[in-house]
Amino acid sequence: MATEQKKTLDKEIVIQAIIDSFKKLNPLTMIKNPVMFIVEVGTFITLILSLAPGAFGASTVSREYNIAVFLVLFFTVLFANFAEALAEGRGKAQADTLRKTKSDTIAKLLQKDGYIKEVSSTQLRKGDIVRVDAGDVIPSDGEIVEGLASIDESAITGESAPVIKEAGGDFSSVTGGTRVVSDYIIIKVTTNPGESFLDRMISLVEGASRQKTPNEIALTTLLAVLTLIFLFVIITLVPLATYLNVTLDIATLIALLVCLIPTTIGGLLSAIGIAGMNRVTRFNVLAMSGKAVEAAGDINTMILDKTGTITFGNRMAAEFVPLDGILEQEVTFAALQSSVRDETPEGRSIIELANSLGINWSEYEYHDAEIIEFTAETRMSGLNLPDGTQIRKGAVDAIKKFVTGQNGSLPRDLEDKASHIAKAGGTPLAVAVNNKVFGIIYLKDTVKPGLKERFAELRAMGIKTVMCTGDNPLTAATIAQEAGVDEFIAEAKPEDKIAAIKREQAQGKLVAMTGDGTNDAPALAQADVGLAMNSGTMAAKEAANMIDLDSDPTKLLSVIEIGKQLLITRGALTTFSIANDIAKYFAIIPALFIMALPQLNTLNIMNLASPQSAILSALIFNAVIIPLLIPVAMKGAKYKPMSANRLLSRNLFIYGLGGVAVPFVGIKVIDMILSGLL
Ligand SMILES: Nc1ncnc2c1ncn2[C@@H]1O[C@H](COP(=O)(O)OP(=O)(O)OP(=O)(O)O)[C@@H](O)[C@H]1O
Ligand SMILES: [K+]
Ligand SMILES: [Mg+2]
Repeated sequence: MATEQKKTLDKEIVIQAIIDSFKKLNPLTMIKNPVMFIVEVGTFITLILSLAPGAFGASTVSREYNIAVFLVLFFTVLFANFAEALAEGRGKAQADTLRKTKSDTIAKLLQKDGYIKEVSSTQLRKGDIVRVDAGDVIPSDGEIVEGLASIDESAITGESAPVIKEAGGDFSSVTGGTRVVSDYIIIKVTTNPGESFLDRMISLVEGASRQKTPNEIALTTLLAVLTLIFLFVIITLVPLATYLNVTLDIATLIALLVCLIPTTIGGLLSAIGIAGMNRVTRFNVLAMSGKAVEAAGDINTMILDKTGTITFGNRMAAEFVPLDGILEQEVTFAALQSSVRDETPEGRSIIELANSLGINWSEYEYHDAEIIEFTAETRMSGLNLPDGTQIRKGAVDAIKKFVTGQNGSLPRDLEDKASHIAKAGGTPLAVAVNNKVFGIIYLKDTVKPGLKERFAELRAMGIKTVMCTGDNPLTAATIAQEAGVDEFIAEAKPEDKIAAIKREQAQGKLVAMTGDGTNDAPALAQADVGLAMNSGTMAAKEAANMIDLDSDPTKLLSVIEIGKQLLITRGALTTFSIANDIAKYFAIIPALFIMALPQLNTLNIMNLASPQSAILSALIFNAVIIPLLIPVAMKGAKYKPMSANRLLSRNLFIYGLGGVAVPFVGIKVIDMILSGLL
């Protein structure tokens, strides 16, 4: 059933691509591809010659020959257009599926007076507050400001298991077009109509916003220069031929030119780029630019944050550990007090644990307390009571500074008890009341499965992995060991993450960063490849140049492979295209001059039937090689993890040698068929 559906889809894509190949004949479109534009100009001239053979002066060739050259040239252009249209078609089909999820929905807009007004989702603006109940489609991208709900994101991720999203922390962003399955949430709209995540995703997969990468521009320029050189060579042939008393016919000169200019790579170049982007999307990764995908192919260092990227990130309070001389109830109460207004998931898990231990309290008692919100800079949170009591929880070293800053002393067992938790991979949060440390909160998190194997693969490719975390060195060491990263940096503030990236970049390395938190956003922007987890915050997703819809940090490995494959495919087909010329020289040059210079017959090693059939055979080969190589352009050249140098020499060998040999065989076979037919 599924394959049946795919087949009809493929058929539709092919039919559409054929139609688009003709639409792309528009010279204004063609001029963006200088190589194929020259072929189109040649097609036009030979069309005139087919209608009026004497249009540009006396001619020695038959009308049929002119028509044959015209037809082959016309198909050469169509084949190149078809390659590009086919690559675009796959993306368009994906975009259509996405568009279906983008129907207008009714939004429950919360007004200033507290009443709900129903409006169309297209009327929502940045900053609007909306209520979304179970069963409702989320009307716009937003940040949850209140509540917790399970959300079905299958419309964008294809993953059917609902995910939990909640206010505060790193899991607070929601995407328009997804559906709330249980509970309700209040969201603050973060995008205006037309700029949403889904809109961007549609225009990305459709290729509407596709821009040529710097590499592509460089190659296009190189190909254009080569084309100019060959044009010049062909023009200088004319006086030479006159001197030798040979008449070179215009159709033949055009055929020769088209055979020599790099039409194979010129025709397939943009298809290679588009297909590479499509492959990335098929892995459920949204790449904002082709440049990012290409950069991924050359990555040397990968930096990952810990919580939410290497671990699941649902750090939950598991235990309250009192220090010597403190009652368990005392730590529990202080931990609870420090968290009454802490909206982070960590904070709320502390309240839950305290409640489950039967602590009696009322939120009302804290309404005039001063809230100290958690920040990645201070790594602490808590509150100041009206009587001046300061209650804090946070990273152990941060609390130590807080306490010693008020002339407090550090209990002896603090270090031991904290490191016990850290060595188990947990995060210890110390709790202090004024200048006295009461105890430790044990936050538990789990490492995502399967990371070790994939990091080992990265190592085999020569890519270094570095975990960069705000957590303490002991916890970091345990998690780094468990996940199998090469290095780690602990107690990193947001600017330390950027510094780590800049350090690598200063050594000439290309750096990829994966992260999910608001504190990761600057680093994601600094990295050459920034991959944000879809589970993460809007800030992270906006700063990144790629988003993994499955929130799997090792997905970068697949993107790296696709990037490498893209670069290899482009290089391989360029080599092949240029190597092809050798055989064409041997096919065409003797054919041109044989009449005047019989000595050249020794060059006619291909022993082709007649000069005209030799030229047509070379031209036909030049045309059909484009569709024959479409599968390579779409799927990418074979890639095996090995060093870049070995890979390069291997490909030069295969595609260089193949590029020299294949056309000798191909042209000979076409010549035999042609002379048989005529
Ligand atoms: N709600 C909170 N209140 C007080 N301290 C906290 C809170 N949440 C985290 N911390 C402490 O602050 C440290 C830094 O947290 P932050 O979220 O910046 O980094 P992280 O998420 O642990 O690291 P990563 O960069 O790997 O995601 C944590 O390791 C923890 O010790
Ligand atoms: K060519
Ligand atoms: Mg984080």
